[in-house]
Amino acid sequence: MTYRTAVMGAGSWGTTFTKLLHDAGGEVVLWGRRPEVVEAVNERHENPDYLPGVTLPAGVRATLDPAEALAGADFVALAVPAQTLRHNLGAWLPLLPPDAVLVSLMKGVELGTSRRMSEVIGEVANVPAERVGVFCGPNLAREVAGGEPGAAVAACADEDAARRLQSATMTPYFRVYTSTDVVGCELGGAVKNIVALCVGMAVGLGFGASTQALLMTRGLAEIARLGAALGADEHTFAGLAGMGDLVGTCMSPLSRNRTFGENLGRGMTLDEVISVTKQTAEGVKSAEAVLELARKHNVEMPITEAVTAVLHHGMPIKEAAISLISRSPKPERYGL
Ligand SMILES: NC(=O)C1=CN([C@@H]2O[C@H](COP(=O)(O)OP(=O)(O)OC[C@H]3O[C@@H](n4cnc5c(N)ncnc54)[C@H](O)[C@@H]3O)[C@@H](O)[C@H]2O)C=CC1
Ligand SMILES: O=C(CO)COP(=O)(O)O
Repeated sequence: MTYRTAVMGAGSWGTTFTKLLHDAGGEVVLWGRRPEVVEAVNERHENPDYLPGVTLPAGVRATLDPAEALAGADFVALAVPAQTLRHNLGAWLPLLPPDAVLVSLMKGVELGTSRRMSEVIGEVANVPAERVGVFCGPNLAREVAGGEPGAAVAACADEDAARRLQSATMTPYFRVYTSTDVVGCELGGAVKNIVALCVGMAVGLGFGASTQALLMTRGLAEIARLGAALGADEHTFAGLAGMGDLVGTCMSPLSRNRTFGENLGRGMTLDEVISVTKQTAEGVKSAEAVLELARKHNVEMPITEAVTAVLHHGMPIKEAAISLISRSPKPERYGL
């Protein structure tokens, strides 16, 4: 069976996901909002702004027209920044095919509402959970676009829809697992960005593998704690969408979130870091939204709290580090 997918958003991940779908043998159209990006994809088979040096297959097609991208799509893959999704999807509503599964590729939580991306999609498009999917895992765009061996999770409350998404995205170099734990997959993807900001700060301060491992491990514990409170399956956090994505992102210099934190740790001001960050580092805005969610559910998230204090309340990084390491002594626990 050949599926048709509209990929909405021609940044680094939308473009890479388009290539993946094409390599998996599907029909795919990429929507981009900037004419020069669409033209470069169609004419030069490249997206120089987001994936310089990666040659896209000649069959990959981009358009500026959302109606052209969305017509007849089985899947609509949403790859815009988490904070603009509500607005973007609202504009595309009249064009959405009635039976399409709407798939979030995004790893963020909405500021102001603390809604996960699947919740925003369900609410804006007024579709049931069975028509909302999530695709996530340790997937650094440049590596996936380069055809390096990789894997991800296709999650949907409707197992059959997850299987269809799996079959639309499996290639000889990329393996996809299914899950019905949408909440767990989304939280793994969104909250690891906040941990990666923190690991980046530690790297920028000159701290080594021991400190980074501490942050990743306790970061995973706080992700699992929030997940448990929100009804996720704790096992999800041991998988690709949890530990996999956390480790991949926190260890990679390609990660925008880790790099953002690293620049801060090296002593750049927040404004300076923002001005050199050309792509979306979702954790920066999502940190506040995740903290809000944690407070609402009475969940302690000390790393998220420290990152939020540094990014949004002017706390010096060294002070945040001291606040984390000097927390009250306790037994080591994982989950709730
Ligand atoms: N880059 C990666 O390795 C991965 C990224 N993701 C997630 O994918 C989502 C998209 O990220 P990337 O493609 O990496 O970001 P990016 O920064 O490379 O591209 C962002 C895209 O969104 C567009 N955009 C920006 N503001 C917009 C607006 N107001 N309306 C519509 N479009 C707008 C940009 O033109 C660009 O095409 C994020 O949630 C990210 O966490 C997930 C897995 C891997
Ligand atoms: O989600 C990602 C890898 O799985 C990409 O991480 P960054 O957004 O930090 O680059």
